[in-house]
Amino acid sequence: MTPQSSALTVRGLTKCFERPAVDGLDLVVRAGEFYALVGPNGAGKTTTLRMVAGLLRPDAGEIAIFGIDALREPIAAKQVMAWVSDEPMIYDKLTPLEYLEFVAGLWGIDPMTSGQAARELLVSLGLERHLHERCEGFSKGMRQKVALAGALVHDPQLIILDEPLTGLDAVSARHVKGLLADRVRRGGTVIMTTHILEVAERMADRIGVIAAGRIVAEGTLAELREQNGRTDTSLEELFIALVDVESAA
Ligand SMILES: Nc1ncnc2c1ncn2[C@@H]1O[C@H](COP(=O)(O)OP(=O)(O)OP(=O)(O)O)[C@@H](O)[C@H]1O
Repeated sequence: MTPQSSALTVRGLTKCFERPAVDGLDLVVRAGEFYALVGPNGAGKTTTLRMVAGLLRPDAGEIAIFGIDALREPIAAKQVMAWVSDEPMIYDKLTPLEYLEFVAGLWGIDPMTSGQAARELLVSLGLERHLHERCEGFSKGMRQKVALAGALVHDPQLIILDEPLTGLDAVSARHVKGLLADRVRRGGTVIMTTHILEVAERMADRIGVIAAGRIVAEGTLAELREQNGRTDTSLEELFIALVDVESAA
C-alpha cells in the first residue's frame, strides 16, 4: 500500500503509564475506509487515538497520516485530521454558529465560506432550532454534536472519534451516523471507537479488535468470522471469544 492510499499507518506504537497501555501496536487504515476500533475497557483504544491525534507523546513507534510523519510534522498532520473526544469541550458563552465561526477563524477559513458550511453542518446534526442559543444551556448530547461540527469545519480528510454515540438519543445517534457515513461516501476516512458492537457491525468497512494494547484481530465481519472458524456468529460472540483468548494468554 502506498502512503497515499493509507490514511493512517501506525507502527510499533507504545505508551506505558504504570503498566503498558499500548504495547507495540500496528495499524493501517486505508483512505476512504470506515474503521471501527472495539475492545474491552482499558484495552488502550483512547490512548492509541490520543497519540494519533497528537495529544499524547508515544514512548516509541511511528505514526503517519496520509504519509505525513505525525510526530515530526504535527501541525501538518493536524491540518488533515479531526479529533472528536468523548468529553466535548466547547465555549459555553457562544452560540453553535459563533463557535463554528470561531473555529473556522482559527483555521483561517473565509467567513463567507465557513458561515454557510457551519449552518449546513449544524442543521444536518438536528441543531437548526438552537443555532442562536448559547451552548451553556445545552445537554451533553447537544454539546457533543456542536463539538463534532466544530471538528469538521476545516473539512478534514481523516476523522477520528472516541465513542461518538455514547449518551446520544436515537435521533441524535442517527444524525451523527448519517453525517459520518456521508463523509465516507464522499471519500473521507473515519476511525471510531465504540462499545456498541451493532454499530461497528453495521457501519464499519473493517473492524479492529484491540486487547491489552495490541490489535488481536482485524477485518470485515466476514473475515473475522472466517479467522475464527465461526461462520454465522455475531460480532458480540466473536468479540467475547477473542478477548477471552487474549486475557487467558
Ligand atoms: N493518563 C493516564 N495515566 C495513567 N494511566 C492511564 C492514563 N490514561 C490511560 N491510562 C491507563 O491506560 C490503560 C488504557 O486506557 P484507555 O483509556 O486507552 O483504554 P480504552 O480502551 O479507551 O478503555 P475504555 O473502553 O474504558 O474507554 C488503562 O489501564 C488506563 O487506566
